[in-house]
Amino acid sequence: MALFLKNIDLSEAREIIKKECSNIELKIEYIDTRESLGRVTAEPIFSKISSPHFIASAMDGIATKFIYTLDADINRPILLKHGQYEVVDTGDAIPEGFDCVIMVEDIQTTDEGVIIRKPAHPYQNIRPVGEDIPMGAMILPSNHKIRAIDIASLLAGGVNEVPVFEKVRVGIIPTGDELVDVGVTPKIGELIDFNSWTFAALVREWGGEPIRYDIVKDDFEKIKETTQRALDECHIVIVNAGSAKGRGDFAEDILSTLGELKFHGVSIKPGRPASFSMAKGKAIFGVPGYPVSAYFVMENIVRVGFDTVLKAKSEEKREVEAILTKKINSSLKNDEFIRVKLGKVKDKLIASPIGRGAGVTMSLTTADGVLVIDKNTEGLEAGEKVSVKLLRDIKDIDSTLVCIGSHDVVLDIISDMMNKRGFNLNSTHVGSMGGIMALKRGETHIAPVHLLDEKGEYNTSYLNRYLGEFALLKFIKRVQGFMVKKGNPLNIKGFEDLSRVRFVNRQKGSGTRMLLDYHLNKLSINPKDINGYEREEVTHLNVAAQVASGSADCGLGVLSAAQFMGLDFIPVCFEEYDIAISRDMLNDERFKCFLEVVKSEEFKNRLYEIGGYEINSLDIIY
Ligand SMILES: Nc1nc2c(c(=O)[nH]1)N[C@H]1C(S)=C(S)[C@@H](COP(=O)(O)OP(=O)(O)OC[C@H]3O[C@@H](n4cnc5c(N)ncnc54)[C@H](O)[C@@H]3O)O[C@H]1N2
Ligand code: MOO
Repeated sequence: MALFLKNIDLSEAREIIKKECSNIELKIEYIDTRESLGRVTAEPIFSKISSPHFIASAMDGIATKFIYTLDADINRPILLKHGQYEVVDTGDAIPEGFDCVIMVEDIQTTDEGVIIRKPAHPYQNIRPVGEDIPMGAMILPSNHKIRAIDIASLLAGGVNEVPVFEKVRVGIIPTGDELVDVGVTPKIGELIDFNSWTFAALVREWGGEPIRYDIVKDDFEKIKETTQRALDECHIVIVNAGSAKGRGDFAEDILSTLGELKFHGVSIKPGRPASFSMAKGKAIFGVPGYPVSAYFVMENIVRVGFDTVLKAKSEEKREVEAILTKKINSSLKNDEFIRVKLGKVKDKLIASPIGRGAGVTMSLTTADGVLVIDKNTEGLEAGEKVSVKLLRDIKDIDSTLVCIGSHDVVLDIISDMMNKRGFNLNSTHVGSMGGIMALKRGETHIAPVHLLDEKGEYNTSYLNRYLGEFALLKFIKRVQGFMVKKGNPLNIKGFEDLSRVRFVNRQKGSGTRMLLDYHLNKLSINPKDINGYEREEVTHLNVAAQVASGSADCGLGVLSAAQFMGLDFIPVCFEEYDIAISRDMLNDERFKCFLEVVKSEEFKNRLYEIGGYEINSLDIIY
């Protein structure tokens, strides 16, 4: 087993990579200019012809000699006879002997010729040779990444072939006994290799050529063999997974056997076990297996090597300033990458941190940006200004309705339907009380809530107590019930039965938890008597997943989640799931779009298809 990890700073790791990778040479190739987008020039490129390469008219009109026009005046029009001028259009070559162009708007055509009322200047409305690009001028310098507009200048300058560096070839080796290929149904303990395809997509985004090798088992000799082949075929090789210290973790051994290990361990989180070595004049990176760790290592470490080899910078993500909604603790050991959702609330960009798990790929898919907590900082306070690297277009964020509160699958339907209308719904699931508090702090536009009070009434008493001023959309009624294994083998019928099974609960502050507590209280059942009362999941689907996997016998939740996971469902009651709204949003385009969606026939039909829902009055109460 490899000796573990002496962490170095990210900045030090980058410097080492830059120094080592600067010696990796790329061949020069000549390619068709029309196909050169994103490629990097290997030499300065000079024009072969002038553009335009003849004297051309800049306007539609007539070409003439300026001396014929000298005496023209508004009160003393002059007639230019046939032969003293010629009709030209924009871009036409100026006929021999003429030296100016008068626009068609400034002439009057008669049978004898044209009448003009103003003298012309020499070379007026004429484009001289090389006005755009003179022959021999430098169009692009070396190490320039060719953009769309550059292709115009190159072709106009007669450059039909450009010398560019060959694409940086990046070999990607997925390793692990548990991995199976895309398309194979994974058995228990198996996992689809998706990292390698994400790496390939990233390499393409950077402008490189990915070469993905077949999955290699956790076998030192086999990984070594594939890595050697990749070193012959590529400039950079990535050995994915096996970077920590488990059985079958060979990354460090491979990197040090085949080459000279430069580091193993960088003080970043996630991504700590990243490693780097040089072998046969090529770079090998050991990238951790956890998908989120892998992504950050690719973006912050491997990319530095890629850019150095390419001698050009791949596009940096834009940074924006935002206000942090929640306190985040962080250890002093590592720079920590925090995924956040962003939203524009009352002209302020608000950043809400989301899941920190290194295995939660969806946290990157749903994140709008990433902020970094420096290793010298213990954490960040709520309300602090932070700099966020965008993972999405800022325009998308401006058109996003921010929704924080209780989770329901109908939010996904609304999100999909709003997307089709050019808006987005960004929902974070923190339970009903969490939503109300976010609304109070001005961090969300809307908050879905379903809170039952002691009198058996929904929502309004809580909003009165915590918000004072609010608007509430009476949204839907949904059936809540027990989610149990198919056939209800433990015969669960009511709350009384919970004390004899393994239960899985929702988090404190969630409406479903309050519903449970309301009924337990009514029936004088002590929560302590329920095995699993303390076991918390944050969405209906997560609860259903626990029952489906067999790790719990029963959970309380909505019908749709039970159906989705193939579970049986024992209805308990209908509850009122409403939308609390910040009052200043009532006339906002984003909220109007939300209303349009929920009032549509399509939405009704989609709810009906899932089952277990009724649409409430859709009135907004104050
Ligand atoms: N005892 C310790 N265990 C771990 C430590 C530690 O310090 N001590 N470090 C943890 C950290 S931090 C990370 S990060 C991971 C690194 O894991 P490995 O690089 O060794 O990778 P594996 O253990 O093989 O896999 C981790 C995880 O990722 C999944 N995986 C792997 N390859 C792929 C792929 N191509 N596509 C999708 N998913 C993949 C794999 O199945 C595992 O679930 O180690 C911690 N452990
Ligand atoms: O470093 Mo690991 O990458 O924290 O999850």
